[in-house]
Amino acid sequence: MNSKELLSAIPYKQLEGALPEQIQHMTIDSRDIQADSMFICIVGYTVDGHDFAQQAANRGATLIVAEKPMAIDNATVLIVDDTTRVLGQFAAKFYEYPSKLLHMIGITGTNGKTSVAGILHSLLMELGEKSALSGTIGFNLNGELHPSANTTNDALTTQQMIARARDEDCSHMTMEVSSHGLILGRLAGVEFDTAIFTNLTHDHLDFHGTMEEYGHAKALLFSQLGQDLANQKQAILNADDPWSYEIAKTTSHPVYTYGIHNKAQFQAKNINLMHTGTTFTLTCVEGEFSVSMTLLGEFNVSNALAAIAALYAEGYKIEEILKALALIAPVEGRMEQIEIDVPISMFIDYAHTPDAIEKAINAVADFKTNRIIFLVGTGGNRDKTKRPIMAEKASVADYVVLTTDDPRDEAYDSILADLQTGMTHENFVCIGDRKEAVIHAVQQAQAGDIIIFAGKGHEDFQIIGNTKYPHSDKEIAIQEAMKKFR
Ligand SMILES: CC(=O)N[C@H]1[C@@H](OP(=O)(O)OP(=O)(O)OC[C@H]2O[C@@H](n3ccc(=O)[nH]c3=O)[C@H](O)[C@@H]2O)O[C@H](CO)[C@@H](O)[C@@H]1O[C@H](C)C(=O)N[C@@H](C)C(=O)N[C@H](CCC(=O)O)C(=O)O
Ligand SMILES: Nc1ncnc2c1ncn2[C@@H]1O[C@H](COP(=O)(O)OP(=O)(O)OP(=O)(O)O)[C@@H](O)[C@H]1O
Repeated sequence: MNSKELLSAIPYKQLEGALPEQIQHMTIDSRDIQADSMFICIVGYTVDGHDFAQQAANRGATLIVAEKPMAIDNATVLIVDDTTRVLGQFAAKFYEYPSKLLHMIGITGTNGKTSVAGILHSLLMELGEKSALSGTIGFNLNGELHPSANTTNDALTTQQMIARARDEDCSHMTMEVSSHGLILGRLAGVEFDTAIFTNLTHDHLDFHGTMEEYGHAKALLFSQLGQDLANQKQAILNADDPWSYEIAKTTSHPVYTYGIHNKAQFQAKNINLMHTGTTFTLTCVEGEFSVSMTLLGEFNVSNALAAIAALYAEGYKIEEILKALALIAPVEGRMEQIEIDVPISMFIDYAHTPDAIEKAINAVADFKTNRIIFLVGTGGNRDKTKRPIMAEKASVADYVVLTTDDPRDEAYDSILADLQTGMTHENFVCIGDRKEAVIHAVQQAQAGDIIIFAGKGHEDFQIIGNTKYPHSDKEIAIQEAMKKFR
């Protein structure tokens, strides 16, 4: 792109040196320089990108975007007030505002983002659309999965993903929108058409400080729908969560509500939670419909309602949506049953917040015939205030295995000590090493028991210190169950 044109994306700047004619590549990582690269220095939590500016120039970057004057050999320096802020503006311009050409669906909330995004993506594919998805599980472009560092990636990666979806002729892109992503400006330049809110419960208070701040962060997605009512956009809100009423105030666009317990436009009743799937009656302005799906748990009824409301708001017929819903598979690692012929039932789940733990245990309560064994861990060096509440919620299970999730630099004993203060009964054990904990849970199980392995979901690694070690709850559980029962 012509660099003068690119620079027109930002109003106030100071240039030291001659502007290169073309910018062919844009990056925030000095290890990823190509010919005619623009390198944007980002002040990170770990290092300062400005320290890598000379390295980027040595590797061929011709334009360095920085927050302070710097003497850099062989490159021009563009000084701006805030590099993180201009990153989104440059990236959106460089990739020619790709989100305008797709139907963009953003999902935010403490729990359920991956589930709703996965359900929507699968429904869209069943409905014959070309669809892209980005979130915790990665970037899924028309069925092909690419890894990604964050639930909501930095502003440059975000624009790059949307541009790839546009170039592949996708009609839709569904994005999980984290509160970190909203606060840190990772969604700058993303024009959403549909914004969905799942719920707001205790998590990430190490970052947001209070629930109010956390709630305001989530609400940004809805205020960012803008004020242009000639542009058809919609907010999809959970009537069962009181925060929805605050969020509704942040947008002038039409609001569609969904719910189980409170009155909503898309309402589920007569819910039947089974081992093999779920049925319920959907009531909405089009009438009453019987719904059947393979997804498990009441929380997935709520997630499915959100997806149904979003597609209806976009113009799809209820009958078509429900036909597709009956066909889609559960989202990976979210109450995913391990398919193995043994006399116990085992589920892999991603619950790592108090509310999600409560919902995960409730999901199997209706069909339990014997004990529920619940294994749960929590991450090191992050929100510690949620730990005792997580254990308290886990206490609803008959036997609890307290362990770690990604311990990072924190000692097992420190994590376990916080967790166990919340237990309300004595039927539990603390085992810091997650592999040993999974083995223990299976060894404890008797015929008819249900085990839920919570907290790692789809993940195939564990972060201990700064290292990612291979780890799969599912593989360990299968191996152990085969040894014990066959
Ligand atoms: C705390 C945090 O948000 N960290 C994010 C941040 O990393 P960082 O600040 O440590 O980056 P850094 O290593 O200091 O690097 C700063 C700059 O120097 C550059 N650099 C660095 C080294 C080098 O040799 N050359 C170079 O140019 C880097 O490319 C970068 O531009 O920038 C990275 C790139 O964008 C992110 O991947 C990373 O997210 C980490 C993995 C993370 O765990 N983030 C969490 C807190 C997070 O954002 N979570 C949310 C919510 C998830 C949920 O709801 O559960 C999410 O959306 O993922
Ligand atoms: N609507 C919901 N309400 C409450 N709990 C839910 C809901 N949907 C899913 N859960 C529970 O939360 C866990 C995480 O679900 P999911 O991955 O969809 O949420 P998420 O918002 O993407 O989480 P994260 O941001 O941590 O990736 C699930 O494994 C399940 O136990």
